[in-house]
Amino acid sequence: MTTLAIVDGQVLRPDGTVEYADVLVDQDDGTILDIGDDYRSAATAVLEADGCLVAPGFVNGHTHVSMSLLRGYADDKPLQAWLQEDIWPVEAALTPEDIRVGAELGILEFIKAGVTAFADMYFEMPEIAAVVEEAGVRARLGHGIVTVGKDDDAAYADAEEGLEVALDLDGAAEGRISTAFMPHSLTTVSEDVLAAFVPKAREADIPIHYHANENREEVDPIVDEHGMRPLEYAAGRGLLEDGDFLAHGVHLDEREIELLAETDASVIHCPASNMKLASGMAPVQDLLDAGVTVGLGTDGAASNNDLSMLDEARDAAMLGKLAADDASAVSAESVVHALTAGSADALGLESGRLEVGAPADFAVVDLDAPHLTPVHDPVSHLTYAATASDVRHTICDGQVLMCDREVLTLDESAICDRASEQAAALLERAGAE
Ligand SMILES: CSC[C@H]1O[C@@H](n2cnc3c(O)ncnc32)[C@H](O)[C@@H]1O
Ligand SMILES: [Zn+2]
Repeated sequence: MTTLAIVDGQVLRPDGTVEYADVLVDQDDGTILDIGDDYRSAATAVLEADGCLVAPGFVNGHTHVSMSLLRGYADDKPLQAWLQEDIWPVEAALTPEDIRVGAELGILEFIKAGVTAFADMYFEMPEIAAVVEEAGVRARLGHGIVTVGKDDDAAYADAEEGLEVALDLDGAAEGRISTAFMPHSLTTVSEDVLAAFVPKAREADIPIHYHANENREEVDPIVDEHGMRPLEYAAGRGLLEDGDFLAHGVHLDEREIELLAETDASVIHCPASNMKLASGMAPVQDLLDAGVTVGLGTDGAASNNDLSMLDEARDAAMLGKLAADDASAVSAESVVHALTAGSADALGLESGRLEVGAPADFAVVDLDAPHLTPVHDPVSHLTYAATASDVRHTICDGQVLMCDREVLTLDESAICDRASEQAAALLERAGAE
């Protein structure tokens, strides 16, 4: 057996407590063998974690990783104008190569920031899957289906692609890739297409992921057209079941929160995107009080504008307090849970918890820095003070993806050079200024 010991760090346990311990990893099956005293001499390889917090790898519950090529391209607009005037025209010119290079850039940023797993909705999913495989991370992937503006043939073909991609890619990358059926949103995919394809996804036991209740302009048309709230509409179309997860959930009424709790569907909270697009403030504490599983996501880098889950953690705590008008709301502990086990549970992944038998996915955060001194409470630091560059090592499935801030599975400088060129060529091809 090949083993890895992560030694001399403080380990963050699932109950939020922290203890000095070594972690012993079985690199052959990618699980945690033990958490205990002094495994330095017993292991095949050693990773130093003195002065560090050994946390579960962060899980980005909702993103569009290849949108990293559009970072900073279009800012300071609300969702619908941003999508229709800026993003969708450029996305129409995307090539598979653009999507691959964007995924390389985004996943590089993930690894540098301690993210070991993510959920992605986009186009050309086999390109993204290939980068997941090469980079060594985990992902739940789905082709993003949009039917608005398409004739019936094109709409059904898009949904068919969504189903095929989910069936084909499930289990890829030695099991690190799982999939979902991903209609873009309740307003951009027709009722007919949902009626035809949701039962097929259920038959194949594939979970469903979509944007929902993101801003008022997205909620009002459903209320006007169907006379019900969006999540009542979703539940009526079979889109709200255990294992399903929706992005945003900003504008939810009491009945919708109850529906989420009753069905065990989860919400991925994306606070930075919600603030930047002025979409609103999600009722995160109300969701937690109702027992809804809440994870965190960055959304794409074009509405964020980075992919740091530690930034997301801080934003979630800050915005959660404002939304609840209560400084005790959305505590550091609940945010760290959402960042790790909450997102993992929402995505149906077993990671997110440091315990024996769990997947060996870690973010090792260096606490030896002025902005993290003194360390009264590592959970507080993870939520409020640590940043992506404090991540020292990233491990996924027992494999070291980044050691001492050097990414081992991807070529950082080559990817950054290629991404800059690819983004410039994309904008030129799209006729964008
Ligand atoms: C059909 S693939 C995914 C699709 O979603 C777009 N997108 C990016 N961010 C958001 C957001 O916050 N709400 C809704 N849609 C978003 C992305 O540009 C792709 O077109
Ligand atoms: Zn999104």
